[in-house]
Parts: sequence; structure tokens; C-alpha cells
Amino acid sequence: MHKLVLIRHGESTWNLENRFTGWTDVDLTATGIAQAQEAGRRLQAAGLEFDKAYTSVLKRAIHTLWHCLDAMDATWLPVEKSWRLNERHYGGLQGLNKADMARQYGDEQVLIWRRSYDTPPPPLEAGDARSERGDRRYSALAPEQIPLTECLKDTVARVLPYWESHIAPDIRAGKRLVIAAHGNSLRALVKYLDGISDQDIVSLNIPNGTPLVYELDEQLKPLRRYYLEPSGEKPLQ
Ligand SMILES: O=C(O)[C@@H](CO)OP(=O)(O)O
Repeated sequence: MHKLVLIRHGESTWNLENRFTGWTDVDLTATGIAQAQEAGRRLQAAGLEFDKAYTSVLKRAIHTLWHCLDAMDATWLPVEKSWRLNERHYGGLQGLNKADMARQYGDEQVLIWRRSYDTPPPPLEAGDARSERGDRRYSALAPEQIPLTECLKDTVARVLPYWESHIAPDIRAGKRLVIAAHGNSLRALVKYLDGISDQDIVSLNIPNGTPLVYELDEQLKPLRRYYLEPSGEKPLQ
């Protein structure tokens, strides 16, 4: 049996300000840092240990991993970062306020933008100052690989090759992994692992800074999955 831990970053400044974030590289708030430290303490109290960590190239996930590992006295662990674990790209909505957009376009439209499986938000213009196409951290990618918007289906399509090429082989080799990532890159992974339908994934939300433990069989099929809450194990809903 293998154990894999997924953790969504702690509260970010734009979570607090209720802004569409996507690939925008925002910091954790003081609450987000505390959530990450608490996650590390809970993992340690549950007796979980890791051999390696994975994260995105966005600092809210990277710093969550640091604080979590620091609380476990395990910042020495090897860490692999990939853009493929980044948050879903939010297109032209990046930076805008979610409540303002709901007032302007209605709750139903905002729900489609936020949770539809295959309808992406309006794209960024390639020349938009918010586009990540000039960002040095993505310089190894062809420009067209850097999204201008994404629906969850697009996120699944770029997360799964990384699961297959990097994460799954590590698990099969016996490595105990923690993955610190984002609400939607983790929803993509959970959808795949648990075989959740395109319809049912719409209502699955992953909270900030709460370790989600998967117990996997030899074929990497989930046997159990649960959040590590202060009160103990809580089933994934
Ligand atoms: O803004 C974002 O990038 C994400 C995660 O915070 O928001 P949502 O919950 O709408 O997917």
C-alpha cells in the first residue's frame, strides 16, 4: 500500500481579496502561513513521513510546502517543481474580483467560469500585460504551451502527463510523496485518481491548507482517502 498526500496551498492574498488568481503569482497571507504550519504538525502527529515533495512554480504553493515541511523538520527533502502543477489558468478574469463579476454577469455565469468542466473563461489577449508568456520561469516552454485561459479539462490534460511521467513512477518506486499545489490542479488529480465524472467534479472543492491523504494499492487505485482535520480523519466529499 502506498500513501500520497495532497495539500492545497494556504490562504493567499487574492483568496482573501476574493480575486480570480490562476497563474498570477501571489503570496500567502499570515493565515495561509499558519494553515501550512498546522498542516505540517498534523502530518507529523499522524506519523506521516515523506521521501520527496512536488509543487508548482507558484509561490503560494512553494511557500506552503516550505512551512509545512519546516513544521515537520523536513526542509531537507528533495523538491521537484513543475508548471504542470500550477493552478488552472483563469484567462481574462485573472485579477478581477469574483463578487464584482457576479454582480456584473450573474452568479450562474460566474459558476460556469469557476466550475464548468469544459467551458473556459474568456482568454487573455496574448499581448495583455497579465500574460505569463514573457515570464522567464516558463522560458523552456513554447509560447503556445503557456495558456491564455483553461477549463478544468485543459488542466487535466497538462497535469496527467506529469503524473504518468514523474509522480506515478516515484510512487511505484516506493517513494512517499507530498504534493503541494492548487485547488484546480488537485481537483484534476483527484478526478483522475477517483474516476469522478465530468458532472460530479463540479461540486468537489478542496479547502486551503488541509492535508488530503490517499492510500493507494499496487496499481495506484485509491483504497481510502481522507482529510487530516484537527478533529481527526474526515472523508473527502
Ligand atoms: O482564483 C483561483 O485561481 C481559484 C483558486 O483560488 O479560484 P476558484 O475557486 O474560482 O477555482
